[in-house]
Amino acid sequence: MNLILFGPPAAGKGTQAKRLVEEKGMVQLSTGDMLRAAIASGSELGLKVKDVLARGDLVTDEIVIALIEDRLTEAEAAGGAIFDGFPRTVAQAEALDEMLAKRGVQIDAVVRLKVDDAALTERIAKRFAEQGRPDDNPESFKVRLEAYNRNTAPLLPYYEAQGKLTEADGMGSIESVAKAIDEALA
Ligand SMILES: Nc1ncnc2c1ncn2[C@@H]1O[C@H](COP(=O)(O)OP(=O)(O)O)[C@@H](O)[C@H]1O
Repeated sequence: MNLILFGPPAAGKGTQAKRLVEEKGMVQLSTGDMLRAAIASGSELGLKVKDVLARGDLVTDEIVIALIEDRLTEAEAAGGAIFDGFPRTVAQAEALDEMLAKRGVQIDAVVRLKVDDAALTERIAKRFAEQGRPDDNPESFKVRLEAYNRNTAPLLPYYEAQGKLTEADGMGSIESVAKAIDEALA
């Protein structure tokens, strides 16, 4: 089973992906986590993307597609992946479909977490105060929301056309969102 957790920045994708991993034994593939790990390690890739992330812009399709491709064998061995923060552009979605097709598998479901902009902004302000993640500052967050609306939201009709899109209310508690995801998947 290959699943995409879809939604705007700070929708709670990472939190829910981690729970699904614990329950179902799949692998979480978060391009955001991979990029932050590269930055933390000081690798060449990390140096290249550090400022892009801090601004809230998207890194190039080429970079994230390569990161995902590197992990697909591992995901296959675990019985599937939960994609979190990927794909974020139509080009990434097309590349993912192709990479999976080559392996004889596909995306089985796309769960969209619906959270309104006011709630997202509130969550991020809180997280910024608590954790100080550089791209959670108000200006960068605005850029991230714009990138979502411009580049990522067009994936909704892409997956709708494939008949794979389901929606879950992402506004409640972690437990209630988990329940909504399970219902969407059932
Ligand atoms: N698929 C992707 N394509 C382009 N950039 C990405 C992608 N995934 C992550 N990034 C970069 O990493 C940042 C953090 O991503 P992520 O951890 O998914 O954050 P969030 O969902 O909280 O916005 C993004 O703002 C972007 O700069």
